[in-house]
Amino acid sequence: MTAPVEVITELADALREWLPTQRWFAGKDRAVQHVRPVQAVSLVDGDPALVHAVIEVGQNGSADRYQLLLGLRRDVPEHLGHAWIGTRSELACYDATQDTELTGLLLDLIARGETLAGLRFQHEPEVELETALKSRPVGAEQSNTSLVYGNQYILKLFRKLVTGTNPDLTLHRALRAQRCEHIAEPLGAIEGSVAGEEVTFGMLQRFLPDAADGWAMATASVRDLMAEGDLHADEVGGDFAGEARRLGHAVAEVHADLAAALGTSTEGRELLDSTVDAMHQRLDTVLASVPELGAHEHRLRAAFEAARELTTPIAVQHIHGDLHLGQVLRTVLGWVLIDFEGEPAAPAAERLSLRSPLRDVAGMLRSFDYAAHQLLVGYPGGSSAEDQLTVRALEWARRNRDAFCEGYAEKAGDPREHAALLRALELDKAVYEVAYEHGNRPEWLAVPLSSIARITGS
Ligand SMILES: Nc1ncnc2c1ncn2[C@@H]1O[C@H](COP(=O)(O)OP(=O)(O)O)[C@@H](O)[C@H]1O
Ligand SMILES: O=P(O)(O)O[C@H]1O[C@H](CO)[C@@H](O[C@H]2O[C@H](CO)[C@@H](O)[C@H](O)[C@H]2O)[C@H](O)[C@H]1O
Repeated sequence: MTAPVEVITELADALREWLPTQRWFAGKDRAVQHVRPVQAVSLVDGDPALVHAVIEVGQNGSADRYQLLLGLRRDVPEHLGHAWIGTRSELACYDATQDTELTGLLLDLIARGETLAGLRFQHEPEVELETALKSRPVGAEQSNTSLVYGNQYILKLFRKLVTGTNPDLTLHRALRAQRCEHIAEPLGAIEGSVAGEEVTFGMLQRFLPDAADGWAMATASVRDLMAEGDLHADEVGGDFAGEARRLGHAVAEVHADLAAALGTSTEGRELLDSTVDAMHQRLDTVLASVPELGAHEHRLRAAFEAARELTTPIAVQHIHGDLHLGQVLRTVLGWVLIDFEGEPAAPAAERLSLRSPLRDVAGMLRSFDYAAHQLLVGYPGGSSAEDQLTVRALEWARRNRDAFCEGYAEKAGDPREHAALLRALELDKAVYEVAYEHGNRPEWLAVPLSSIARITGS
């Protein structure tokens, strides 16, 4: 086989076309100008062969690094047809995360704690892993690629790489040390370096086979309410408020465990000013690529400035950083929070900085709003305030947002006591979501845009 780096160089054009078709690719709003190999190593030689690669994707002056696992075969079996990327020198190249014949190796290497071709595969202390389990890709909406082994483990392969240890791994390890009940236990990792800097390539966790994801549960509840002509949320079978309250408990307990494990601090004027300045900066950036946001600029800036008036110091600590209903799983024992990676677009230093836990509360509040309103995207009556389904959506969101805050307040301070900061954080998150949807799911852009209009009254 030719050197793995050359495989990438020869396939650069095919990769340029393939990347934007992948759910995890974060740059769908800009043309891919170049794809270059940063590094590539062979993990398995032969047919099939397995290559681990880091590529640089150039778009509009930016250059992001992504992780790829590439399979190479002379003949690609039919069941891998959907994973095909391109063909070079009579060898078909495809996304190897879909190939169970190759992915079993990753778990086996973690179980044995081996280093291969510069990649460190390791299990957490005192963890013994079962090996030779077959993997299957998770078919979920996600920003990375996860593989489930048997019904025991889930391995997340980070796609867009950040420099330094990924916060997902750092925070999971800290919460494991605290014996936190609301996480899926971290069991291992794939780590290494890129251009001399430490990088996390993957994280292995206990798979929770009985878990239902919060987004699916919440949207099922919204559907139930919308199907009802006369009944209110508290009278409908699928009422979610009890779960929303328990979720408030879980989030408050995770915050307490993160604070106990990694410490807290109390910050004054300076942090508040830099928080508000960052909101304005984010808005500037998003306005440049999403002109539709312009109609709300004035009111957004006014809401951000209102947070500056806060006179009490802010308590800060490590937080989840991108909390929403898709990041919480309901098991038979209670709620579990997953994916502590923070916002995929934020720099690693920001994700690991100490911030107000109100940010996570704001993220959940946004998510209740999302769950209530996304079903109305494309629905003809969806924009009118009197429309029955819109009334139902508003009712559902209000009820569950309140229940979540009450639950949180039962275990920690009441987040609603800091209304101006909470509102600003919620709007800041909605601005982030505008950028996220624009880049990842343009058909959902209306969801955060309409929320901003509702919250600001514009
Ligand atoms: N420990 C787990 N047990 C069961 N399912 C899980 C577990 N961790 C993640 N999942 C499932 O995988 C999906 C993606 O996981 P997540 O960590 O959010 O990945 P991403 O960072 O790519 O968004 C989740 O929405 C959930 O459905
Ligand atoms: O879970 P990720 O780390 O990949 O987070 C990113 O993708 C999320 C969508 O999958 C996105 O969340 C937005 O959509 C959710 C519904 O799909 C909704 O519950 C969230 O409230 C909303 O923010 C998240 O913002 C993004 O970072």
